[in-house]
Amino acid sequence: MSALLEVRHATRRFAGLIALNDVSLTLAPGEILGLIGPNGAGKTTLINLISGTLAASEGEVLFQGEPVNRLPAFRRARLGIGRTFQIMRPFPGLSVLDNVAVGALFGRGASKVPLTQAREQARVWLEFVGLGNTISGRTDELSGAGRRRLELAKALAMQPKLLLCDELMAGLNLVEIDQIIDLLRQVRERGISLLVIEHVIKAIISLSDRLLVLHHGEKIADGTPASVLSDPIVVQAYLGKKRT
Ligand SMILES: Nc1ncnc2c1ncn2[C@@H]1O[C@H](COP(=O)(O)OP(=O)(O)OP(=O)(O)O)[C@@H](O)[C@H]1O
Repeated sequence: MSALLEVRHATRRFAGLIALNDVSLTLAPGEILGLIGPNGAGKTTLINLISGTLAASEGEVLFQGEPVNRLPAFRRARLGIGRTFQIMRPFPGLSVLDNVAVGALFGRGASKVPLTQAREQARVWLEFVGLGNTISGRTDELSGAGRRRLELAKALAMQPKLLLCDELMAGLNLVEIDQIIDLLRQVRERGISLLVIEHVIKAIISLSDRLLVLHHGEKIADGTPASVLSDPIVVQAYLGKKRT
């Protein structure tokens, strides 16, 4: 089966710093790929290159076999590349419902979605993530875990084929982490492929079909969780210091 996403030899420089160096990957339809590595390894930069938030200095991103390098982020979102952000910025003046409706207005095939329909879709996704009873509330009334779920609902309302998740579980307790894992599994069951950045190693192992490890901007491993976690290079670069 051909890849849903392919990154070919992606490099990103910031002035003198090489944040990402010649990284390639593929992601198959329906797959969950975990992206791990120490702080500053280049994980968010890689997601930014895929979503179009940042341009690659070199290399190519293909989605459904088509190059998307030249497309701005909103065009990539309309093709079906959705994402969550590590630093969440809900729209403070809007209700929880309308924060998610914004996702529906700007997502895949979204140019003609009327507001009433966007709100209806938002309601469905808020129910899905377990925030159905908060829809008329304000986002600053949500708990930390609630804000993560809101971030997930906003991204899902864009009807992505590929969802890029940037540390959705950061700062959550073990019960909340298990709930997010369960939600992400349900997302995959709905036919959405996932690329997930996560520092919580136990969570990413149990969720991912495959793991890709970045270190100093370079890919140092890519394979099944078992093979990657027993790789001496990965143990030395990351797990030896970081395992939780
Ligand atoms: N806009 C930017 N300008 C300059 N340097 C940047 C920029 N964005 C990222 N960097 C640098 O690129 C490197 C990779 O950062 P990135 O955020 O991709 O790492 P990360 O693996 O996501 O880290 P973390 O786990 O801490 O979120 C870091 O050294 C970072 O300081």
